[in-house]
Amino acid sequence: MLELHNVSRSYRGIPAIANVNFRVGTGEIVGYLGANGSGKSTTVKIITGILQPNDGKVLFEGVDIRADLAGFRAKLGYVPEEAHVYTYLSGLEYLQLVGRLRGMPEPLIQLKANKLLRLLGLESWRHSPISAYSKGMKQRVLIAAALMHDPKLLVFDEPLSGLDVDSARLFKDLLQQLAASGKAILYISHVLEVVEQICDRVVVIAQGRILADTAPSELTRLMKLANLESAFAQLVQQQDTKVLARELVETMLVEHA
Ligand SMILES: Nc1ncnc2c1ncn2[C@@H]1O[C@H](COP(=O)(O)OP(=O)(O)OP(=O)(O)O)[C@@H](O)[C@H]1O
Repeated sequence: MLELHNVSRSYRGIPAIANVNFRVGTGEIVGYLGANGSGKSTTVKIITGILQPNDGKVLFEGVDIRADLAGFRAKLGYVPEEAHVYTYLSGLEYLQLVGRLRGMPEPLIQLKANKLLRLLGLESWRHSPISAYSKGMKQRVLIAAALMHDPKLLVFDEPLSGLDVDSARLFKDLLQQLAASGKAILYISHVLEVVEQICDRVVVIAQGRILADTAPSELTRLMKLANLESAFAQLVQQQDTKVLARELVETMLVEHA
């Protein structure tokens, strides 16, 4: 359904991602895993049409997304990591705005917006401004907004970051249900454990290049290979954090230069 073909992008001549290839099929949950600065956001911006690649292309249902970006976006549900929502709107008003921008009929907007807010535990907050919401509540509004227009492709950027344990469990179940209903799902994260639990396939990116595209069960085996070792060491962050933490405290404690 979604295919990236040799996608590359540089910033001022410095490559951020190079020759990125992967696909997300119907009913599939694909994890896109990489450490900070590995190129995940750059890839997401290209997939959502915010950024143009220097090379390569993104196809959706066989068609270059840039041939009809508005048409593609109508089939895309995107949940960004940061909630840059209009915080003076209430949750309900925000979903109404999203529905109208997507060209949905008004009765359908009212029905879906109210029902999604109720299912996500936001019913009593639906008339309060989003500025009063917690991070997790904002995240849930964004998830509701992405579901409003029944998109075929869903892109979640670090979706669990603001969610508490119960919401995170609900979100994981939701992903499975969405996949079962035929949606293609791309799940961006830097947390190996979560991606392993949820995804059918995991694409690993490090320093802008794809290192692995495999089933989660295969990852453990691949982790023993030399080229993946350092990438995973960064991801699981087991190795040098103690040393680094000690150095940070030591630096903090320095009294004289
Ligand atoms: N606007 C920009 N101008 C210059 N360099 C950039 C820009 N955006 C990203 N980069 C660089 O491109 C590389 C990839 O960055 P990107 O934000 O895609 O990584 P990421 O995996 O999303 O990181 P994070 O997990 O920290 O969000 C990094 O080296 C980053 O410094």
